[in-house]
Amino acid sequence: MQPKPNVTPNSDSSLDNLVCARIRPLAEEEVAAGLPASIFIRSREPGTFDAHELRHAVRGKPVLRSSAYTVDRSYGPDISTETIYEDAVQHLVPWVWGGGIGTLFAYGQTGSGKTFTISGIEKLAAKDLLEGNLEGDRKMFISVTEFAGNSAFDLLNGRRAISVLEDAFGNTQLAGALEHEVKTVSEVLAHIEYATKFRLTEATKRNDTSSRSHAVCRIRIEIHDIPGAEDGILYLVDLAGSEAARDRDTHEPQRMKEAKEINVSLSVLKDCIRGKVEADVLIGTQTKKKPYVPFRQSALTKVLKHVFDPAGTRVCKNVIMACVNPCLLDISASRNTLRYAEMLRVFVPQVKGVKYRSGMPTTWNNEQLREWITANSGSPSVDATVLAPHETGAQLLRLPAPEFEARCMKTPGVIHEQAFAFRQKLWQLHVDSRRSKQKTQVEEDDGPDTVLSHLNKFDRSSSRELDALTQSIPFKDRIRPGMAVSWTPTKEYDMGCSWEELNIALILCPATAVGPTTQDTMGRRVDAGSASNKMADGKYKRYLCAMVSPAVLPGAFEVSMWRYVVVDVDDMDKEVILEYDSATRFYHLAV
Ligand SMILES: Nc1ncnc2c1ncn2[C@@H]1O[C@H](COP(=O)(O)OP(=O)(O)OP(=O)(O)O)[C@@H](O)[C@H]1O
Repeated sequence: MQPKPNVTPNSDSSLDNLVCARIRPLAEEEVAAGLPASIFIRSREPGTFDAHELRHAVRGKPVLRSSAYTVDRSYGPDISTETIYEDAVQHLVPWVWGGGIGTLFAYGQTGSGKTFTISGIEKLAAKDLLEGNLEGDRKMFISVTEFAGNSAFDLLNGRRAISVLEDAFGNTQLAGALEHEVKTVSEVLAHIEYATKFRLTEATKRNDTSSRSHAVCRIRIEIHDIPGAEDGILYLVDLAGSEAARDRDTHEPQRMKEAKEINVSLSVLKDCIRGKVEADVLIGTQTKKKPYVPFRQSALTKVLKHVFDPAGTRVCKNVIMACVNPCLLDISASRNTLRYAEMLRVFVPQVKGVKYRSGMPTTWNNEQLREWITANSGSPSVDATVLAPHETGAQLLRLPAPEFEARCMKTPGVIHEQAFAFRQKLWQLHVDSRRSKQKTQVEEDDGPDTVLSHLNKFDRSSSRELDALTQSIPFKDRIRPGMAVSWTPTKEYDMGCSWEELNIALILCPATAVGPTTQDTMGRRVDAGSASNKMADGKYKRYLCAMVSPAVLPGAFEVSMWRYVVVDVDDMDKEVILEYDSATRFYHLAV
């Protein structure tokens, strides 16, 4: 029989959301009881399964009903955890090491092999993270928590109850949960073993409820060699599953309530995974559609806020491992598992013949991207073969910031500030290219490839002169309102607020152009000394300027429009270009 036609011919499942399914071998007791397998793999990639079920007809003989399910990859009973790790999960390791967020979800009915799969993968990932050949100065921390209904427990602290709270900045905090620094693989394994034992002991005490809760192992990578880099996070999630058919008659009111809560949280999880992947897929397209991500609706998804928050700018990679027991007795639960897995697949609409546009990074292939990197990354220019060995423009935009900056800094002479500013420049171009179609429809050979070249004359977001020819004139001969300059503060203005020894001021007008009541930031009259404000050539000597100071975001600036300084032309060093980022509402230095 043919698989269900849920794959449209010209669409592909998102590579950032890999949906796999693993069939475990029949257990010894199942073989001894003469129970046959009822789920078989038809193809490995895409993974197609055939499920056969015996249905009792009202009259006559039982009939065999068959159905097919398709996921991205399938693994049979003879495939080892090592092979599955290498094939489907290992790519998350360098991703999180570089500052990305990666999540592995294992889902399936009781006894289908979730814990077996997750614990095997935890060991292999820990080995790669701590003993692999990954570069960089990083620290690794582990925490393991369990979620049952709306309660949360710390499995590394005697299963102590903890609270899921949201702080003033909207970040989810697990109040009371411990996080342990780990330096060796054996330390990681000891923590995991402790957590697993605790979960199992409690499970036995509470009438085998191990699969009635979700367990989340979080490995956080602190990045020390890139200033201001966000942490990489790897979540390994052992989800609560549906129960096996043979357990169904043991349902009591408490178990029914648990089952309901689990169904709700799994349904919310499905909507969150799909919503976030759809949102990520839409990056780079012109669509205004905003997928709904209901991550606040369950404790589990609230804790995984990093993964699902649609307002988050970080692209996340997910791997979903649906675990299946092939035994005929469990066919109903197995089919539910595979149906759920199918629903988690998100298809990327194929865009026909993307036309290259110089100001739109999402339309660049690798060659065009490399050319742009070489021409626009400042001095020395970033080695494009290291920054983008095979990525397209859209793929480079999705690279985690620390990984992007680390790759830039592999070019000798490129320091962090340049790498940071260069990434800002690429993103600024991307944001501007999306702002309106009109701005992107600029002919390729329409002047220099700057942000400004894609804006119309009334849409200024940069302090750069509109007329590129003026660049050849010394800046002191073309001082104008709105020009940003770096300057050396005189003693009276030395307030110790320089950024990397760079003081910036935004020119407003000649100091004599204001009335006698205007005072500078130190309380002095701005027009004092006005008599000497004109030089022999008629140019002004002193200008009223607005202070530009570092913002809370690293490398960003704020313009304090009403904090004046009076700057003498002799104290101005050079013109600097400030570009406004409407997303953060801060200014950045252009490369
Ligand atoms: N791929 C496999 N190869 C060999 N044995 C397996 C495999 N998968 C699972 N098992 C075995 O099947 C049994 C059940 O597996 P496991 O405990 O991982 O299931 P589970 O889905 O986590 O169950 P629960 O939700 O009840 O905790 C274990 O004894 C485990 O060793």
